[in-house]
Amino acid sequence: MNKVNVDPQELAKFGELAHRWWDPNSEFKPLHDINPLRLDWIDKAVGLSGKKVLDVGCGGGLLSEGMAARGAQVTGIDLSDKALGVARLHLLESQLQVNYREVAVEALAMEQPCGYDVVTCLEMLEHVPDPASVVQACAKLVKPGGQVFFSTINRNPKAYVFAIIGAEYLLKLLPRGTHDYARFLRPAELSGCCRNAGLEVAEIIGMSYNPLTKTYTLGRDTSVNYLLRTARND
Ligand SMILES: C[S@@+](CC[C@H](N)C(=O)[O-])C[C@H]1O[C@@H](n2cnc3c(N)ncnc32)[C@H](O)[C@@H]1O
Repeated sequence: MNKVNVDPQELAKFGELAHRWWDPNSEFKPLHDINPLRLDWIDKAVGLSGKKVLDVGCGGGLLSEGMAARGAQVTGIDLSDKALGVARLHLLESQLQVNYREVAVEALAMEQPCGYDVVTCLEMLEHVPDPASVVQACAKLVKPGGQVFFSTINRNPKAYVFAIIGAEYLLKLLPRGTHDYARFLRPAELSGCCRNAGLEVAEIIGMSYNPLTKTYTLGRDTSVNYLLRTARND
């Protein structure tokens, strides 16, 4: 790869808000709300305790800390220095251990091939110019047989209405401009990227928001938000 696979405007967006990352009533409320669900799902699949885990696009560290609290040895990487600053500061409060690094996933894949039992890359692919390159790097970083988890947003009219009009304009769950529809990925497209990278898709699960109960659930509906569980098949 000749240039870093990053959109500086995306990093700036997250950097500006980073100081509110751990406020459960801030712009990051949706991430706080979905964190227990995704943590349980990942833990059930891999048994996090004792595992060496890489969290790609870790931001302020919600998932990284959650996995560390369950006994994983976690490295979190991101390219937003502000988000990483907040993540490091929060460790003082939580007393957990996470190794945070500002490094591109593609560069880390050259440095530590097959370095991790588990790789997570959640709510990040829709913010990068070349998601396939991130998937390739994640596949290189996991050990043969190890599992890689992705989550992102589907691309179809319903996803546009729910994830952009609904979440950003009507319910105001997220700041306007958080998401760019063109960067949403259909499950078939992401599955194709995974297969090209040597990752076998083991499970695709949907995540839905109920505006009446204001709760998220995991289930069969992958039409808006969804998660993918894959395993390196060599
Ligand atoms: C919506 S946040 C998700 C944070 C975390 N993964 C979670 O789900 O709680 C997206 C994160 O991706 C990061 N990001 C965007 N482009 C990136 C890139 N090219 N490399 C690494 N991180 C990136 C942002 O800085 C931000 O922290």
